[in-house]
Amino acid sequence: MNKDGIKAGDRVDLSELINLFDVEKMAERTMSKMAYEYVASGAGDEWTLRWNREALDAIKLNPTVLTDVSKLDTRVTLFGYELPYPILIAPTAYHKLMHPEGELATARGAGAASAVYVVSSFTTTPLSEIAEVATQPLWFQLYVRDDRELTKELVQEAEAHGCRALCITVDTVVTGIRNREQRANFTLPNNVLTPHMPGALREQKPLTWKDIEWLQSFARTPVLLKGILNPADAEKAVQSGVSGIIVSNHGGRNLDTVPATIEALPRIAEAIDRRIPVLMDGGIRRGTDVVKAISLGASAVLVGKPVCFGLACAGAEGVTKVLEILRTELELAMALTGKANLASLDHSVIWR
Ligand SMILES: Cc1cc2nc3c(=O)[nH]c(=O)nc-3n(C[C@H](O)[C@H](O)[C@H](O)COP(=O)(O)O)c2cc1C
Ligand SMILES: O=C(O)C(=O)c1ccccc1
Repeated sequence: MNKDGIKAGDRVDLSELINLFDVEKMAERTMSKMAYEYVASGAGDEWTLRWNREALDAIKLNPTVLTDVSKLDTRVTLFGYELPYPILIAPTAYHKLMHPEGELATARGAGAASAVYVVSSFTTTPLSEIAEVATQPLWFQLYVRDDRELTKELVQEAEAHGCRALCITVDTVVTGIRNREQRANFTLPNNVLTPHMPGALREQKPLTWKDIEWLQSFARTPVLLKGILNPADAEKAVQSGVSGIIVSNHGGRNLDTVPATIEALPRIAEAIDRRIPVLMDGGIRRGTDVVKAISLGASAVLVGKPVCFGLACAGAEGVTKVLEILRTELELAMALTGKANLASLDHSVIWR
């Protein structure tokens, strides 16, 4: 129980949550200090964490009037599967820190909102149990472990449980310096386990392009690389044969002072030149942010922290609420920019 007399898992009044910033504020009241700091904090001096938001805010939109937006279409097809709208749940660790129902609540919330949920390697619930309650596709985020045989088994387990894509995180050779996390004495409670990642995230053994080839030699689902910021790496990704990339700076949590993802996105999109889908995450909080990301070359976006906060506020319903707020805002932003579908979101939507 914290100072407001609200404890983790208590119900909050969902009608008070009007936007994603409200969700964060409410979550801060319901979460333990340690859990809140773990989710909210960034690396180093948190420049990148702030830039993710500031760079999105600084972009102005260029609306077109008198176009027919009576039939809005937000669908996008990724790897043969049609999403009703281009927003996915980013992989985040330790959901039982945020809510006692953990990843089961996240999966239920994603299902109710018709969204793809990318399950973290550091899930605190076994994939088998998540798969049982999921009603929408799951993807799996992979941290490559020192033990390559165990890594292979994990990929095969994820595929056996129906995960439809594999996001290999490539920006976390080590985890970033997180001073707020250190000050809050972050430790995983004894009753919170990570069944697919026994042991802490230790320093990974070298993970190189050779390993990406190796992973693709047995993966039966599309492989995406998560954590690309550099156009030269984007080109290498295409050459390596992967099915997609995620432009990400890990939500500002790893290497501080790398640019905002929305700043990196246009260069990456140019390098990729539509050969494979480019997804993006980092700081997406408003429907207008989604419009900006798609206009600058993303096929879809992912949201991390807001989903954690929604989960902390109200379990599955909180997760659904976060996605529904963002989806509705996206629809309004498209209508008001005069663009009825995602294909018509291009550089002309950005004010220059
Ligand atoms: C609490 C938390 C845990 C995370 N855990 C993982 C993880 O296990 N694997 C991973 O690839 N990314 C992880 N990330 C990064 C997210 O997938 C994503 O890149 C980032 O949160 C997006 O930025 P946003 O939080 O501003 O939406 C985590 C992020 C947060 C906030
Ligand atoms: O916190 C993170 O961003 C992250 O990716 C992670 C997940 C589990 C263990 C350590 C770091």
